[in-house]
Amino acid sequence: MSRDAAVDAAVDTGAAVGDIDRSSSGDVDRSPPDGPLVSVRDLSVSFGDLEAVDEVDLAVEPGTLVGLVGPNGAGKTTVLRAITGAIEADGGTVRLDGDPMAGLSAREVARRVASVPQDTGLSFDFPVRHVVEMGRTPYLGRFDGRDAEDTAAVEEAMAAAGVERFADRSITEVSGGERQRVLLARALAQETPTLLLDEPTASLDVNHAVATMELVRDVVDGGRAAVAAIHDLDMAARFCDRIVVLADGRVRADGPPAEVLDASAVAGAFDAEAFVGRNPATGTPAVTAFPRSAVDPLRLHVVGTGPDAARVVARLVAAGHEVSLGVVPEGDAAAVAAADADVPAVTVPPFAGVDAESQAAARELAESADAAVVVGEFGEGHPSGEDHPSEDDRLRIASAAERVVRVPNDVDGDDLLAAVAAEATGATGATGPT
Ligand SMILES: Nc1ncnc2c1ncn2[C@@H]1O[C@H](COP(=O)(O)OP(=O)(O)OP(=O)(O)O)[C@@H](O)[C@H]1O
Repeated sequence: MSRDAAVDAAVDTGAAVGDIDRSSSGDVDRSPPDGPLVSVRDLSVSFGDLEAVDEVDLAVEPGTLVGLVGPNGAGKTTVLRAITGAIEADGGTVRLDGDPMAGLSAREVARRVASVPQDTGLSFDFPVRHVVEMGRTPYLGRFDGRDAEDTAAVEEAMAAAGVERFADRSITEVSGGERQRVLLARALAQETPTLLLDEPTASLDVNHAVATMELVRDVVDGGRAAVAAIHDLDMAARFCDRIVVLADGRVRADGPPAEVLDASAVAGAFDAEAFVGRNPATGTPAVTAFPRSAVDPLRLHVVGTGPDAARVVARLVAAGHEVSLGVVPEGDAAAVAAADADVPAVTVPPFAGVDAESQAAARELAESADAAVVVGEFGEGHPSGEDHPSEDDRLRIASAAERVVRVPNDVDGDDLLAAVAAEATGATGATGPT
């Protein structure tokens, strides 16, 4: 079902709450509901004259982890806070399990969504265990004490978030990252169908950041849903089913990471240049951002191999140039970068040398370019093993272009762009030794 269809289904049909039984004992039967667990329609929130969130639509199905990404001030936290009712919307509707939030009591909302806020605001001298126990509050009657079920939920949540070790310490005496995990434990203890997380890994070391995302992933794979505001785009791509890109309070893109996290979407939302490659370990999109360089786009043919040529390809693509590459051996770092960025490349089998046909193909690409960018220095001392195009081959290919820009292997990104831009205007394009 498309996002719009899902939102429509929830909003227009008043989609079923599902079969989540909320008895006063706090039992939660999590058979999957029919519609989205969260559906936000036309949500607008203003602070004075500032429109922080502008007509945002968002539907979150059971079993789905949605990453909310966008630059500082995009409205991510505001959307999350509107979903919990912590701030009042100026317009639009929020439904939780199909029911308009406006008709739900605070307790009912707290049984449907739990949040892990960015700003912890915990300054009381409570033991960690006590903070986690607060997650059970929505299930307690006025005079009820905690029962075995509450205790089990708290113990389970503390174990899952890895906070048992310091359960008896005061919340004021744990580190920022530990405190973040305590808040995650509190949210897990709340046993809601939906989790909202605002920068859940911001203060965590790499090990705990991955462990936290894996934990959220497990919770979601068990049939719940989560929305997480995340700055780390690679982490978002790795763990989320869907990415929603917010900028200036509006949804700019919504879809699977591989579709949404392309260079132009990232560039548009973050006002930066971006190269989107592939994380070799996870196969998910890996985003590298650069500051905007404001260069006029050119057609460029890169001649070079290895990580240095890969870097040159990435930087030129991110700057908006239309790039081609070759000849390179298949599997070479530059060939991989080119494939990730849909850059046409002439490749030859490793160790095969450059045959006449590939050389002609590369010359054709160079001929159609404004300039050939040759990575690495010609001349004595330049390594040219049998698996690389020889210096003669490289020269022959580059000379098909009207202009040649030579850049050293270790060229700085800004120098590279300056050299390329200078060449395009007819000035000398050589950087470094010639
Ligand atoms: N209580 C408030 N009063 C006034 N303005 C606010 C308030 N809360 C947020 N804003 C403003 O609303 C806009 C959206 O803020 P929000 O915190 O939702 O952004 P964000 O995407 O979460 O940003 P970040 O990535 O920096 O956490 C910002 O311009 C922010 O300054």
